[in-house]
Amino acid sequence: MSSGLEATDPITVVHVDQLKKTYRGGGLFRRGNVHALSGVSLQADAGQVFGLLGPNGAGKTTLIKILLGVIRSTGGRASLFGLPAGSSTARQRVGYLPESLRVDRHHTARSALKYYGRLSRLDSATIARRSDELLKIVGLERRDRESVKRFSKGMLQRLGLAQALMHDPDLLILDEPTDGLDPVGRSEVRRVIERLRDQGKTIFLNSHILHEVELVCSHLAIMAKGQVLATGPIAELAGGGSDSGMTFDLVYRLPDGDDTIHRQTAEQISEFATGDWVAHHGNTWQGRLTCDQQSSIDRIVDIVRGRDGSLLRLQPVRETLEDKFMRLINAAEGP
Ligand SMILES: Nc1ncnc2c1ncn2[C@@H]1O[C@H](COP(=O)(O)OP(=O)(O)OP(=O)(O)O)[C@@H](O)[C@H]1O
Repeated sequence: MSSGLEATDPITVVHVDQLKKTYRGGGLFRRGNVHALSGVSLQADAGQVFGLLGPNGAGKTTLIKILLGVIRSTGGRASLFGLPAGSSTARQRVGYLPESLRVDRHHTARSALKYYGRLSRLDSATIARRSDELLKIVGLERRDRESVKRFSKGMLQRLGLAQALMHDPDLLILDEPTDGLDPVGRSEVRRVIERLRDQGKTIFLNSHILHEVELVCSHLAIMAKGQVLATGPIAELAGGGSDSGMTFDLVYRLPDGDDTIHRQTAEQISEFATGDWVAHHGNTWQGRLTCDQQSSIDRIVDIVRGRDGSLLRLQPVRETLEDKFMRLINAAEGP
């Protein structure tokens, strides 16, 4: 009998449904309540590197804290591996790297891992074996007996990743993993994340740096003001989705004539598109325009032809992830 679950079906690791969190303000009428999450829904499947991207105050840390069971939601649901987020069974399958993990300065990398392994109640043999494996994965195997006092921020962050992995969790939650690192440190941390992804770990990270997310994540949720503005595979989010319309560069030339006709033509075109006229030189006009449907582009072509004009260029412009991110954030945050 079929279980209904095909071998290729993705396994949902993080499932967040209409999640809400209001931090209560004090005083009469509860003035000062902060709606940190206002109905957030997203899903991360096994094997994904899922990025939560948004500006300061978007609600990213609040969401992570709920996933870890550090704070409770005020509405909606969050689960990990189908288990309620925050339950001890879910927590056992999660490794967490906080934004700035403080490793006691008297430690070496190896003694720090021993300490964290004991906190996870691992036996000595497992601690020794996992330490060997992890020091290699994070590229600290040759520096394992050195005092962490001499470690760069990037090395400390890689040690932090090793600590989060000691109990061999299936899901890693990373809070701003490359924040505050120099370019070398950032690329080393990214390489470790890629190695872990290749080993089949699911990674859920938050960041306010688009470039970092773009380099390492396969999937993304863009958040602002406690809401998810867009979510999906990065490759699909970049390049324009259905919400963004069709953007294209248009250059056309009209027959010599009076300027009023040229302006009327441009105005007529603008009725079918949003965007700006970038330049017009004599009877040649150039603009970057967005239409919400193909028929509007057809009308624009008809308008130019109807004036005996020539289309010199009609070229689609792919919206980059950065364009999309900025457009969504600006729309959410208002003027
Ligand atoms: N303990 C708290 N009490 C009251 N308000 C809070 C608390 N923690 C967070 N907030 C507010 O909730 C909103 C979301 O904060 P959160 O820290 O989750 O955002 P973030 O996206 O992680 O931002 P950042 O990148 O700055 O950490 C913000 O307006 C913040 O001021």
